[in-house]
Amino acid sequence: MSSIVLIGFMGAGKTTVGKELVKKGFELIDTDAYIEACEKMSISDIFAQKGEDYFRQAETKALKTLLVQDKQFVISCGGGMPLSEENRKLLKKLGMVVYLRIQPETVLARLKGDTTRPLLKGDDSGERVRTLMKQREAHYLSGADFVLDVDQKTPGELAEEIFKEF
Ligand SMILES: Nc1ncnc2c1ncn2[C@@H]1O[C@H](COP(=O)(O)OP(=O)(O)OP(=O)(O)O)[C@@H](O)[C@H]1O
Ligand SMILES: O=C(O)C1=C[C@@H](O)[C@@H](O)[C@H](O)C1
Ligand SMILES: [Mg+2]
Repeated sequence: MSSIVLIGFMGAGKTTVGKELVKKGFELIDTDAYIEACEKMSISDIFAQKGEDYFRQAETKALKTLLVQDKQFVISCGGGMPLSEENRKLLKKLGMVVYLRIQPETVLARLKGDTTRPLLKGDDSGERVRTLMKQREAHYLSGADFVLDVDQKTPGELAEEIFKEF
């Protein structure tokens, strides 16, 4: 059964837009929240205590678990989910993949003071956002069925556009 899958950089609004789609009757799976519940640990603690590789394996495991359930969800992915080819294939199998594209300046404005994203911790977050985004853009594009630019739109407007495409 086909789901809506939201991918994109940290702060693009995958979780927020996912919550808007719940109002249209979808069951929301946020992969970060799902992994935190499975591991009984925050994302920051998983990165600090078990490492990023462990977290990436947990992401792949989460997608495989969702796939065998054969249910319709809106799946809000962690920002790094589409980086591996295996995950990109699993995401496409799960349903319609939407890349929520955001500009670096918008990420920085939205996540200023937010300490829950371990990859953006510390100084130079502006440079880190720009570098990571450049490294990731091709993966987001190749993983997606369509792209929505999020910078000038409300979560409700984005949810409406996604729902129309589905
Ligand atoms: N379209 C929007 N307009 C304005 N603010 C937004 C919009 N979408 C999300 N936000 C805000 O940006 C912040 C980050 O949003 P959110 O947590 O949904 O991002 P995310 O893509 O799930 O990030 P991550 O990959 O880290 O999980 C939140 O404070 C949210 O309220
Ligand atoms: O972009 C990323 O690699 C991440 C994004 C978040 O959603 C979390 O999945 C975690 O902080 C890593
Ligand atoms: Mg999120």
